[in-house]
Amino acid sequence: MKSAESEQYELVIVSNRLPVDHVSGEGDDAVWRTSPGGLVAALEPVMRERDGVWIGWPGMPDVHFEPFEADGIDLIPVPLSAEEVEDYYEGFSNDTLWPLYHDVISPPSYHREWWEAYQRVNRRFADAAIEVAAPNAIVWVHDYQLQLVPKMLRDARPDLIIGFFNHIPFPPYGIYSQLPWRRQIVDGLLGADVVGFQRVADAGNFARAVRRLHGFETRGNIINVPLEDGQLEQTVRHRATGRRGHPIRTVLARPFPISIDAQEYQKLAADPQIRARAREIREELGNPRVLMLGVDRLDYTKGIRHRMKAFGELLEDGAFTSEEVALVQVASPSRERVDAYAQLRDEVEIMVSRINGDFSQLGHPGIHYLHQGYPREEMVALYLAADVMLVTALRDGMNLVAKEYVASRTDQDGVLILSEFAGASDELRQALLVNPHDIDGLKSAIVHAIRMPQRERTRRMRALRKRVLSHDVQRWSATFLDALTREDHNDPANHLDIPKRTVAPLGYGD
Ligand SMILES: O=P(O)(O)OC[C@H]1O[C@H](O[C@H]2O[C@H](CO)[C@@H](O)[C@H](O)[C@H]2O)[C@H](O)[C@@H](O)[C@@H]1O
Ligand SMILES: O=c1ccn([C@@H]2O[C@H](COP(=O)(O)OP(=O)(O)O)[C@@H](O)[C@H]2O)c(=O)[nH]1
Repeated sequence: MKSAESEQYELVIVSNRLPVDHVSGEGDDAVWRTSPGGLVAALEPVMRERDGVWIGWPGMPDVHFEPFEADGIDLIPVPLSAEEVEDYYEGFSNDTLWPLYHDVISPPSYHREWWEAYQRVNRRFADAAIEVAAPNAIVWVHDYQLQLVPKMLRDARPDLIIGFFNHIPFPPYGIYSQLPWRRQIVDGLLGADVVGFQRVADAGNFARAVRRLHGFETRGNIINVPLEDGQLEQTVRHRATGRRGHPIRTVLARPFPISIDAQEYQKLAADPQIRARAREIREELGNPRVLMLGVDRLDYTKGIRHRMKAFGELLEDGAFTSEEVALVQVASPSRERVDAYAQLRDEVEIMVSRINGDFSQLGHPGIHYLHQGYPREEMVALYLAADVMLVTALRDGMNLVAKEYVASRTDQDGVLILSEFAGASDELRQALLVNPHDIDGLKSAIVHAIRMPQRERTRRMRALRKRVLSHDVQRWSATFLDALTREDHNDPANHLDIPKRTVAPLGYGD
């Protein structure tokens, strides 16, 4: 248990961002509210049960906040200077690692000063965790911004149980090997006892990177990391003897596909006010025969241009008019100071103007483009209003929007068009799966969705809902923590809970 003097915790969550929004006030008068993301919903009960704390950046540069509590969760803010936001967050995290890990859709930039900042900030997060973790505590580190933290923790505190979950893809070695600091990152991750990924292919890509860079033995999901002199006595968990008779520790690297708080989405979908808002949305749009919806951060990984191209060509072909079919595209502002994002915004907005200029009818623009972020209630109203949900990511770790759409459709209706390059496609097999690079294929899927008979829609949606409702984010966190605290990595309980037919897009898992 936490003791007041020592402020030590049994469970420490570490992520780049704290799960809170700053509501008002400054310094000690600052007021915070937890952001209603799935991760908070999943971890909140576990944190209460195990006496937990969350460490992360409060989202503003150059401000120092003391540890505080929001909605019953203990939070420890890690400060970042304006320069560190530029070099560690916008630079190395979002202009080096993000494009590299998403199939180099946009060219990654490699700058040594960004790498310096990444190391320095990772050290700050690790130190914050080391300070508050009780002996033998669990530390669960999240995402690509903090890949060096597991090794920093292990070196300083071999007593800790260390987990890491990567929310974004892990690229094939042919791409990963571009990274000038590829060894250091792999070594950072190997500091964990369990390294979790979204997809089977991501875990495979990581194991291959370890083999290519270090030549370590791997067996299925298990990586044998040789123990060096001096590490032997300190290593208390997962010690074994390798095939060549040398002492090793094992690291479990396997998929744990993340999910959503499905019950919460069902509840919101049943709310009479939200249902009324859904009807109102359709009316405001002029009651189109078909309403199609896209919801994404304005990110080049999301394939927003590809879906607009397909939609524009269908208008041009006369497949339907802008009065019959409306597309609402929510593109919430994201990472706006990174050049590739600013450029994408220009490209998308030029495209929207061209398509609307060419094909709008008075009172019926083809594309309703919203460069805004919306609260969860409005998202659910949009999901309920939409006949067709378009998720056309060129690469995406999971894509929670796809799962939220399914969980919200308590009426068993609506068609999900889903890119095979999004992690969600491993589980949501009854969606209309598409390759977003194939514009003709995407157009056919849109026409198929629009014409799909009610019975087929219900059959597909029922199967999708079964998967999302039974595999929610609470189950995800429980599965991860079970694997992390299990004595033996060879335990058959470390089985994979992903449909067997899963096939990663060609070229990804090689
Ligand atoms: O913190 P930001 O830079 O504003 O970015 C927002 C988050 O984007 C990424 O989300 C990923 O995680 C989702 C949940 O696992 C997954 O569904 C999605 O496919 C990923 O792209 C990022 O990983 C987070 O760290 C960011 O906070
Ligand atoms: O205006 C918006 C746009 C998006 N979202 C939420 O942002 C998350 C996006 O997660 P996803 O995994 O789809 O993509 P990411 O942005 O994490 O890459 C989902 O929970 C959306 O409901 C939101 O609340 N308001």
